Amino acid sequence: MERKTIEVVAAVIRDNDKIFATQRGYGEFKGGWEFPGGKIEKNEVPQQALIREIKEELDTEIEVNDLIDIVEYDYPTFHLKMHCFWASVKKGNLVLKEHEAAKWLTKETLYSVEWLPADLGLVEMIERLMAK
Ligand SMILES: Nc1nc2c([nH]c(=O)n2[C@H]2C[C@H](O)[C@@H](COP(=O)(O)OP(=O)(O)OP(=O)(O)O)O2)c(=O)[nH]1
Ligand SMILES: [Mg+2]
Repeated sequence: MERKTIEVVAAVIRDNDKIFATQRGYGEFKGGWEFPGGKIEKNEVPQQALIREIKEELDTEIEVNDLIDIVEYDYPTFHLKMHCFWASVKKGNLVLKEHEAAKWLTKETLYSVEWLPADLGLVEMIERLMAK
């Protein structure tokens, strides 16, 4: 049987040498670390979806910058297609409305949290990009 594809957007919110990681507060992947974001709704373009999700999850207005990568990953029950963008805070204080915890990570502490399986390749890419 064909796995269903879930199309997601994620924000790698950056402040100079740090990026913002969040820990999932509920559901199948509770406790795992991710980049905030969520499912693209019908009739939304990824950038719009991301602005909406970050407002909902963190009560913060972001600027969506360049696309980093589109991650494709097979979970046992679905296929994930995740559009990952650099982002920066425009307005707001990154309030955790749904997440359990959050951390600002540097290149050195990037692997100090338990990333969701789909994020590992992306995190490696970010590590390389943060070198500059
Ligand atoms: N947001 C986000 N989701 C990720 C990442 N890595 C990863 O495997 N996922 C998976 C977990 C979920 O199955 C799916 C995203 O769903 P989500 O739970 O964030 O979606 P949502 O915010 O719209 O939440 P909901 O309304 O479905 O509860 O993608 C990541 O870095 N960020
Ligand atoms: Mg989400």
